[in-house]
Amino acid sequence: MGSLQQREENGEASVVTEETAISISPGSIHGFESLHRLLEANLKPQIFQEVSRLLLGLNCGRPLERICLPEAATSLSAENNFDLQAFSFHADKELLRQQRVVRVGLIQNSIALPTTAHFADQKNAIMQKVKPMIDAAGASGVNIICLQEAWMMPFAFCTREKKWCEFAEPVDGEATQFLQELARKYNMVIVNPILERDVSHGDTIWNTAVVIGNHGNIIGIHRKNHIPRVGDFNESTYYMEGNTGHPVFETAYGKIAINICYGRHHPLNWLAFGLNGAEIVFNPSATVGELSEPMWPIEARNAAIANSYYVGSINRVGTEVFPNPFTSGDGKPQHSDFGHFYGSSHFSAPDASCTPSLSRHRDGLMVSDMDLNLCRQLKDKWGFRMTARYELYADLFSKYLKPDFTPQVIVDPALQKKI
Ligand SMILES: NC(=O)NCCC(=O)O
Repeated sequence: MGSLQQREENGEASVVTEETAISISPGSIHGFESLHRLLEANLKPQIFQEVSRLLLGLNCGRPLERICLPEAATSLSAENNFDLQAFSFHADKELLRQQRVVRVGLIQNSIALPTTAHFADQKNAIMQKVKPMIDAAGASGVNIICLQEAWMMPFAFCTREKKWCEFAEPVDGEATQFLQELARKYNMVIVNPILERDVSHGDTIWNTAVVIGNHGNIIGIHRKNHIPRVGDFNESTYYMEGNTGHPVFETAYGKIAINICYGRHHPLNWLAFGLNGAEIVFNPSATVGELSEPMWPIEARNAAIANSYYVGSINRVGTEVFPNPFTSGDGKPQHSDFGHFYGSSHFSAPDASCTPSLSRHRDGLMVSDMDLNLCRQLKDKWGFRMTARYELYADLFSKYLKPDFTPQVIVDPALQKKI
């Protein structure tokens, strides 16, 4: 019998043994929804406070503030069993500029039906599952929300089977229309990451984020720049490298951009959105524990620091099982699931503070207020833009792109290398 542990279910803590907790909640961390909650339950309060300071940083010199959301939102979370957390990032008061506080949301979800169900039913069931979370965001006065990568389908790209292309839809297709109505209803900007079928260009498929304005209008699209070729992420079988550059969308609530999933491993991709003036960059993702979990809390936070903007990181949850087994090309046995999508959606701020993560195994809505003035305040403080030496890098890139490039390496003469 293992030691007694606190376990949280539907936001409530209960006491169970370590073994039963693990068996009850696959994907949990020893029965806890997140590392933060595990630490909170197991450390003495003053030790937990110090650990939190080191793990999450400080915002304007203080621990990040939790905020209360209206009862309409908390009851939707209880009724529909999704994790709901809310925080506030402050900036210092300025003499000449008003505060620019926006309320931003992130939604993570598992699929709703088995992958063997009719495709139309699968898509419809996911939309119905996500709706109460958007309603809760609407009830909380969220101004901008982003869903996870390809939220309207199972992440079937591991299979290499072409039938899953049927989930692709035009920019103004079913998912967009569904969200346009909610954008109008809640006066909310909605970032809608879909598998896109570009009908006017020979049915080309892209991995696209459609930015829907708060009047339900389509502001524009961004197509994923970097496509993974790692593990079971066989996405290059399905869609092409994006052709939309690094657009920043000026919305009613601030300048936003979208760095879709694997793009987060490319610091220059983050940089480009920053150079175009983004204040919030969303990273809608689909990634599994075995592959990327140690990288997850680091990369987005680093991007927020290096580029003086906020980052909203979103990952789907759950284990998706596919009808036919597939292999990963690594000599390991064939398998029918992708592994565990570990959720853990969170926000990072330019001052190096970040929120705790949403659940590792349940659907969730993360809400945060953020004063966008913090972006310029951090630029003034650290001067990363001013000290960047872009001309040095431009020079290196122009040389690197030429076929006759030779790396600038100065060899220690003592090595006595033979040429
Ligand atoms: N969807 C996607 O790009 N996943 C790649 C895996 C990762 O970047 O962690």
